[in-house]
Amino acid sequence: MTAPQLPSRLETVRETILRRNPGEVEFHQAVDEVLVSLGPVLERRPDYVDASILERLAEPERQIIFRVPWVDDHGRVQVNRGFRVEFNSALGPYKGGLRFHPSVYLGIVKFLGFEQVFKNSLTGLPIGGGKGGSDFDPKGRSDGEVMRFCQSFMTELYRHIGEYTDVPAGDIGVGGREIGYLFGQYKRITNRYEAGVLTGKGLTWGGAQTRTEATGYGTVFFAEQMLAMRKAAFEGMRVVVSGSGNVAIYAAQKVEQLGGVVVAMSDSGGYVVDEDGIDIEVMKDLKEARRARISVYAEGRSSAHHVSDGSIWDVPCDVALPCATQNELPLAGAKALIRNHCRVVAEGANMPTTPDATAALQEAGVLFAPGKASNCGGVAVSALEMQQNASRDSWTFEHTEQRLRDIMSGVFGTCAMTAEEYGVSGDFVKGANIAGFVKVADAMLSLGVI
Ligand SMILES: NC(=O)C1=CN([C@@H]2O[C@H](COP(=O)(O)OP(=O)(O)OC[C@H]3O[C@@H](n4cnc5c(N)ncnc54)[C@H](O)[C@@H]3O)[C@@H](O)[C@H]2O)C=CC1
Ligand SMILES: O=C(O)CCC(=O)C(=O)O
Repeated sequence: MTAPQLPSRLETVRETILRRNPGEVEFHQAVDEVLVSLGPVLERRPDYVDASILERLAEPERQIIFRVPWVDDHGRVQVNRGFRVEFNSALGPYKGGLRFHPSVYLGIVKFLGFEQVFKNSLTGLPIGGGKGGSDFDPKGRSDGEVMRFCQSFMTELYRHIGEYTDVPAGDIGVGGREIGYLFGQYKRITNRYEAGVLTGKGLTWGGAQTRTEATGYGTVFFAEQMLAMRKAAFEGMRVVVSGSGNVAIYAAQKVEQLGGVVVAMSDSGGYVVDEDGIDIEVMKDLKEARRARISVYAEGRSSAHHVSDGSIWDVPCDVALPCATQNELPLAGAKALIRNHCRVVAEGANMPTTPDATAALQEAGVLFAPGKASNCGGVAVSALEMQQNASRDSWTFEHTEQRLRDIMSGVFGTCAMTAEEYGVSGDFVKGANIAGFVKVADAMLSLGVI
């Protein structure tokens, strides 16, 4: 990846970050993506420079790494590594998900934690940023194995978290099942029903309506506002959604509810195209209940086919929603989208678009929303879950979805207005980075050098 052109004071900050965090390429990428937006802000606000706000922001407040031993179904002892990076608590308790995936190492957790600080700031809710996870791979593991892993993971993590300290949730490989096992162990160790310590809980034991749907729905609400800028709507649009996990499934469901047609979805083994529109209920059952590969979707379905190698971005669409994983939309994918006259790209995943692909899309006039703005609906509803837990309350689906809609509308407005204020109208990347940064920076200034 080529280094971005930065003003000299930002280049110095960047060099220090690279030197201090060697080999953490995803973290470097996430930092670069923010730094390129901040030159004009530092011109206006030399007090941020004097207080070394950027240097402090890029250094996590605390990084916890721990051993996670557990026993598999064959009686063998397995050892994984656990992480929790408590990145920034200027705006509230650390908040952000846990990722269980074999690729997880400190650089991934730090990229996600860094992004989370800006994202959580954009929601307008009182939450700081953190992220965690493990290199544990839940794929192919039995329920019993997943439970024993989660119990061991929480046996260390519990001492670092709390409803006023640090509130984890799900991310890749961590859904309702895992949150259940984690919460069960927390409750057992602490002897407290401290519901606000985790979000994404089940609806009968402290969870919030709409949290499962929130990231995907929120991404679509954001994209809906982008389409409106072009005097368009989802009705009749062809939409490609990458991934088929939590974010992807509910993004696809909301697109369908708004009259759009989801023509392709993917998993790590390839993608399916269904010209009649993906049947979301079938996909949900396949992925959430049967935990099967996406190729199964196309079996015996004449309107659909599976492609095991190739790029989902070659499927012509009006709107693209990358909802799987980081760097899944490279320059070649962006060029294919541009060639096929795609109008809007909104990220449901974290950092799915490479920097060169983002630049190409923006230069071609495709409206582009970065994940820290368009996927913040998940963490926003997590904050609403914390609010309900604190007041021992439980809201309806309709009420919570309306709050989500309002929050996404607010985030869209904040990004659009900030971009305009800085002379880059329509640039949601700069709008999101600047607005997210300024709020955290101001809070850090107020709190003194800590
Ligand atoms: N769950 C949440 O509330 C939030 C998740 N995110 C981000 O959204 C993305 C997806 O997360 P979840 O849906 O929660 O995870 P998940 O574990 O439910 O689903 C991940 C999906 O991505 C697919 N996938 C993984 N690697 C792939 C690849 N190389 N190509 C195509 N598909 C691939 C998997 O097969 C799976 O369908 C991640 O980037 C995550 O950080 C962002 C905000 C909130
Ligand atoms: O709901 C949360 O706290 C976590 C969501 C998350 O991990 C994310 O926004 O990337």
